[in-house]
Amino acid sequence: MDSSVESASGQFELNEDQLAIQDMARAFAADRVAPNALAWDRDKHFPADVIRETGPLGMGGIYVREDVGGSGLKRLDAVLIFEALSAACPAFSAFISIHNMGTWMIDLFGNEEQRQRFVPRLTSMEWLASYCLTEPNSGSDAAALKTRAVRDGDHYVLNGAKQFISGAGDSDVYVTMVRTGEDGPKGISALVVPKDSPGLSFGANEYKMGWNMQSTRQVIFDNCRVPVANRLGEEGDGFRIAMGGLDGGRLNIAACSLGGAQSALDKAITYAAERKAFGKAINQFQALQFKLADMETELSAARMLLYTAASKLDHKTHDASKWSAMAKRFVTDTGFNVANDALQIHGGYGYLHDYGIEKIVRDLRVHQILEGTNEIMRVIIARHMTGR
Ligand SMILES: CC(C)(COP(=O)(O)OP(=O)(O)OC[C@H]1O[C@@H](n2cnc3c(N)ncnc32)[C@H](O)[C@@H]1OP(=O)(O)O)[C@@H](O)C(=O)NCCC(=O)NCCSC(=O)C1=CCCCC1
Repeated sequence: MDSSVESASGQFELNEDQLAIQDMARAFAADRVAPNALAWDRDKHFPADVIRETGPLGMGGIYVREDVGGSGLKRLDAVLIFEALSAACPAFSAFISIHNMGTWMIDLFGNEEQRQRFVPRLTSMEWLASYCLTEPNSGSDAAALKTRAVRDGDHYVLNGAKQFISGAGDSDVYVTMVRTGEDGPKGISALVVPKDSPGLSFGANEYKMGWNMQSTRQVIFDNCRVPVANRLGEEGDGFRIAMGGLDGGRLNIAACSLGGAQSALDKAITYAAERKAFGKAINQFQALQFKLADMETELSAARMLLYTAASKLDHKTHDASKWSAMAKRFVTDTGFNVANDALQIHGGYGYLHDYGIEKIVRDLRVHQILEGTNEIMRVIIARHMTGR
């Protein structure tokens, strides 16, 4: 039977550099993440030390320019890394993705002074980054955000709150979308808010279904003062910057689903070969063989779509946002279904924490909701198809 290593690389003809990147991420995941992932989930422990170990390996700014410490790699390379890390823990991988989103946004949209001030300490992972768009009363309708930033000399004064922020309280910088002008997308600006900003605080850690190794809190601005020098681009550029970050973030999240689901499928293949019922291994029953065949087929199709979408973003094609949305929608739905089927194949054991399957299902469920719900992905795809 194919191993996931052979099938993942054979289908898309990865080059030697890409295979080496994949090997490096797989080795780190197996050595530093997999042995701890269940305990981090159970104890709700944020492993900042292990996260920071990925900096020297080049994972702090995977597709960030090299002059500020980035690895200067492609989106497809990043997808390979997030897929590999997710085989050990999708939530760990997702946090590295969030950090990369924030770091890339400052690298791309920041001025030279901002790039030099923030990015080297983010690519090295001395600092960690979070992304703040969603608010208590605006999620899918992101342009309705209300957190207000009012100019006061060379500072903005922020009031409002961000909701469901991954890494809140643990991260050192918060790339935050605020309203500096009119209602709607054109009144939004992007600010880099350092953790020690006066007037910044964090809510209680949310009790969640999955993603337990990273904190999820409100980020609260109470007359929070942020230098105007921390604004990315001009006033009014924030929505475009936020959406640009999400085009790549959605690919990364899809990769997290893919890696988690592949790991669940690999576990199911092993379990089905070992578990006996009615006198033979359960993988000898056609009902189970058909299920495995469908899981393999659907995951392979998901991988092809994701790698193609990443390649489109690398080449900045006019339809890259649509492909990113298609990949996010399809891969996260497929990944969840495959992981859930893998749990079913494990029977009652799949429901036990120690088998590691139920954690994958719990972690992957949220990927169908965050970074834009899969319903919003359909809106984006259809708008591209219909000219709106
Ligand atoms: C797609 C969407 C529903 C669109 O909205 P509207 O209709 O209000 O805006 P519309 O009229 O489409 O556009 C306004 C301007 O914006 C430009 N632009 C749009 N996309 C892009 C893009 N991809 N790149 C560049 N510019 C873009 C657009 O051209 C327009 O500018 P223009 O007027 O032409 O000058 C958008 O709101 C969205 O997507 N929601 C999901 C939010 C959502 O995804 N959260 C996720 C929060 S983060 C999250 O969940 C995380 C979880 C864990 C980890 C980290 C993050």
